[in-house]
Amino acid sequence: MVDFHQNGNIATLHNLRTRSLDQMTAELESYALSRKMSLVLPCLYSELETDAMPRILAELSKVTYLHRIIIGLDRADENQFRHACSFFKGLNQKHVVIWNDSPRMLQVGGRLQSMGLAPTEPGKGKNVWSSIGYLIGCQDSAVMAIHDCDILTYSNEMLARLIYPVANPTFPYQVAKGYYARIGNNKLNGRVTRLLVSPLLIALKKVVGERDYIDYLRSFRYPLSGEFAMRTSILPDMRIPSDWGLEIGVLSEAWRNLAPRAVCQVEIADAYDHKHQDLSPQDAHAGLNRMSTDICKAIFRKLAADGTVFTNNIFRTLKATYYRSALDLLEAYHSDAQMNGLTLDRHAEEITIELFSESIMRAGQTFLDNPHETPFIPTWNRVHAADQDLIRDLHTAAAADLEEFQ
Ligand SMILES: O=C(O)[C@H](O)COP(=O)(O)O
Repeated sequence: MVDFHQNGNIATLHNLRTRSLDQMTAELESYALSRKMSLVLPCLYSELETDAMPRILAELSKVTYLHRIIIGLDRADENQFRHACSFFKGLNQKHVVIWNDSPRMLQVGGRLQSMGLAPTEPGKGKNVWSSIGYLIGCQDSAVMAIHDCDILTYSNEMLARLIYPVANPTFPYQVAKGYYARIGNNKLNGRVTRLLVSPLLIALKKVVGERDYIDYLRSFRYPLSGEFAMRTSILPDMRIPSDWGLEIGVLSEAWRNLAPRAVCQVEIADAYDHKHQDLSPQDAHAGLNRMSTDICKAIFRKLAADGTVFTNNIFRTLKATYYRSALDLLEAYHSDAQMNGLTLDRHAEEITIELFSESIMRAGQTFLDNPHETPFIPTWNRVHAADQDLIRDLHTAAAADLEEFQ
């Protein structure tokens, strides 16, 4: 989508279609001589069996500027770990598959638990956190990128564009967040981003007033994208949530720890499609039902930590304001879809909005009932202060698993 609009809060780096991937790759190769770049892939074993993963592997194999790829493998048994190791042998780069459920890794997790520093729930946040710990232990990369493993429309241009803003040593950015339009099967996707996050931020502004944090989050064109790149110097002090609040959590940490001019968003693809989760209206602990609640909690907690007072009445008003804002945006999405020859099921979207308004109330209630709940995983600096051998032992465990089962 060609435009060159800047919102004034964070820099937006567009794809103006004026530069080839080859040129950008050549430049990245020259940066890679002095600053090593690593890629973290949080991966479920089941994702290896999808159409997305072979394509991602084939595209990554063409990448010449990556120093290392760290694959955090979740929900795999021993045989599946062996299979994953042979699957990733197709990569041309140095890489490691970390079997997060191995007895050795569980032992490392048990040590964290005994110190009260273990992630409280399994999931992508924990996977990313462990991979970051591994990367910190490598002590050799200046830049890190991360992306999901369910991207059906993956091309290595996505990675080049994602990593470029933090790899270029003349740029001031420490964090780059990817953005794109989520379109697939002739449909406008991205239900949580479009129908929850965008109208919720509009509603929050109306209900709790001007907040720099709300303006900051509103600046991102796709705040829930799983694609970001960072300079590794910021990793040891980063606190990330273990639940679905991961993406918002990373943006919030960048807001807390960095100056606005150190954060940018970058257009990485024309269109993006991925695995779609169910709405799960009957189960608040699954699918988009759970995801939307976790995201609301992450935003409420951050605002509270920034001095915003929340009460039952505020959440009730927020729900009503959100509902109106979401319906207004739905009108815009519908026109946009129709004009572009895409379909949009208005009835399904209105049901989704109703469900998300319940998620806002549920998240609000949880926040009021447990104001001290801290679902954040401790920073690696904190872990290191408590146990100076842990990162080394994490490496030893991962290497021993590879040695034994690869
Ligand atoms: O980004 C989002 O909004 C959520 O991941 C849901 O995406 P989907 O509607 O494309 O499945």
